Amino acid sequence: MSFLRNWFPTPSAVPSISTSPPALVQVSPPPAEDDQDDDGSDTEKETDDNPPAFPSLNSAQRMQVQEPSTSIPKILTDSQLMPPPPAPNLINRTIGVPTSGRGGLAVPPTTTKAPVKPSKKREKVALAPGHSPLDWAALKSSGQDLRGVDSLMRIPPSVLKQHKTRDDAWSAFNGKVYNITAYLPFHPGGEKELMRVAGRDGTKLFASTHAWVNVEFMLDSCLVGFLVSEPSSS
Ligand code: HEM
Repeated sequence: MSFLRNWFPTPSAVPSISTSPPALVQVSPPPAEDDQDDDGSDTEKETDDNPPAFPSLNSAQRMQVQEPSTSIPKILTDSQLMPPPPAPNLINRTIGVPTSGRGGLAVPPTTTKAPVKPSKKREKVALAPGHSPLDWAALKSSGQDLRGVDSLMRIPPSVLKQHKTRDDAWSAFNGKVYNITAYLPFHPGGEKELMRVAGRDGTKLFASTHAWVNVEFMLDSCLVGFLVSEPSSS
């Protein structure tokens, strides 16, 4: 029965309902346990059955009641947690480099030139079926005669000029003259573009269009000779 007594306040602590306003009942912590019974003896003490204090002695509720003004950490919003960064130190800025509206890490205006646009748009030409670069590779190594001549020749510009039609087109690249007739429908840039160099030296135009293309390899089986200067009339 002793444990029941602990749950009820003693008559002296009970306030008189009729006479005075209700007083705050101070819950005192249970007395500290005396560790004298460490030897394991079963001697029962009355205090052993004391219920634990509720709310616990150092609970948040208890703190709130006793010290409402003490700062219990409150949940902050994102903006409260991360205030905006401080304004950049304008003293450290380079004179002449604008900071407003662009941010401090903007590239200096002297290096921000607009890229130079190519003057002419490169046309993508749809090649006819069976005229892919792979098809050309197969044809040129097939052993088929693509030169149209029996042996390599010395070719002056006047002779080169005579081969400038779609059926018979020669062109010179880097001092070598090629019969480009068979290659015309295989050219990724189109027949029309390639015909611009028919009957003449196309080295310059070729280099300005696609210097990375290996013309020597692509047209090796179309070689007809070497470009030479015009023989003297005397
Ligand atoms: C017989 C010599 C030539 C050969 C072997 C040749 C070969 C090629 C090759 C392989 C390409 C594709 C390159 C690539 O996509 O990167 C190409 C594209 C092109 N070629 Fe030629 N070419 C020759 C002469 C010329 C000439 C004289 C012109 C005249 C302007 C020309 C104009 C073009 C153009 C405009 C393209 C672009 C096509 C594209 O972007 O898809 N080519 N040529």
